[in-house]
Amino acid sequence: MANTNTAVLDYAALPKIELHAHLSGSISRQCLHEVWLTKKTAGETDLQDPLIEMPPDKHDYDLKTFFPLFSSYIYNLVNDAATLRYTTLAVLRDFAADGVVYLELRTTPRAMPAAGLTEAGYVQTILDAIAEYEREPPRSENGAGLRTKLILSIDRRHAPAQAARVLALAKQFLGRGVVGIDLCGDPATPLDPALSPIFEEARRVPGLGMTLHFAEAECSASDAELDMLLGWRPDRIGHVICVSDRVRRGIMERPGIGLELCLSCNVHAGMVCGGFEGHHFGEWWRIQETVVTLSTDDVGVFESPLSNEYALVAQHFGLDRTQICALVRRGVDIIFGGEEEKKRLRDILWVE
Ligand SMILES: CNc1ncnc2c1ncn2[C@@H]1O[C@H](COP(=O)(O)O)[C@@H](O)[C@H]1O
Repeated sequence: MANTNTAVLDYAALPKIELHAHLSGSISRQCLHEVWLTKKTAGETDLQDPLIEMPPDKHDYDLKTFFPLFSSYIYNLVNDAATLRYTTLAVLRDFAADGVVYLELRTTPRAMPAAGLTEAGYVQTILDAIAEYEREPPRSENGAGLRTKLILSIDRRHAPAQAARVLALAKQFLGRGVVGIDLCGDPATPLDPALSPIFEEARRVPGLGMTLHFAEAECSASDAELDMLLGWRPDRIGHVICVSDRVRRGIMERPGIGLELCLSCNVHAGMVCGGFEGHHFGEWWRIQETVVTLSTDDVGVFESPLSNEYALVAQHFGLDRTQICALVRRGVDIIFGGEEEKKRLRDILWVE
């Protein structure tokens, strides 16, 4: 489809909101390399250089090779409070430099016993880094400051007790920077129905948003699983790839539900067929009942910043400048950051 209007849109300058970004997956290779160099020089790591482990132009991680990147590599490098602070600050600067003005970063609370950091200490360290960042002068090209909130992730592989601890942390830090809870993790890991009462309880916590990784792969898209997830009444769902007509109708029967769509991640990881043109963004973005927002998922791994995700939908689905601006603005309706933040964003975001 020809598009005449997109050449005039500077996607990096366009103020944007990012609602689906995993902290550990958003750390750039360069930042990981700096961390590695410091640790290597201090004799604190035997790991391979990140630039060798994750070669700069390699983006074709599939679901089998992607998840081990975290448990076998990145988590062994980001393994103390100082590194967590350093990498979080770098992630925030990268999003701001790409014109993101509101970010909901998500992360799985992780104790680092060797470094004396508890799960609560992990969350506090990130919140402190966010507060530190927000004291710095705005860095985005569009001059607007980046505001960041935190979502805590429950991993599909968590035992119920660990998942319950994540919910307890979300309650503890709610109103202090944490705004929501997420279900993430390798879709090949069967979902334990014992996690259900935890999400049902989370749903009853006033002010706590809920977003769920949803139908990422055939193996995590049985009717039983998707019915269970929708039964938790999520505010938003992520990826939304392998959905039957019945589930699609079930989603549309929830007016205002948010769909966090991650084009580059899905295409590079081979989670969808037909390349960018075939991405289900094309099916959903005009549907009025639901709210689509574009997300990077793991920009450190797939190296497509949010500005590029907008350029991609303009290129492959023919959105013009006004439609791109409307797409960004619509996302404001589904943020977890509260009414005051929504007002700030409606003032900042472009209308056309
Ligand atoms: C295909 N996309 C995805 N699908 C499902 N879960 C994903 C993901 N990308 C990242 N994660 C989840 O986020 C963790 C890393 O960030 P944090 O340590 O939490 O900040 C991964 O271990 C995985 O559980």
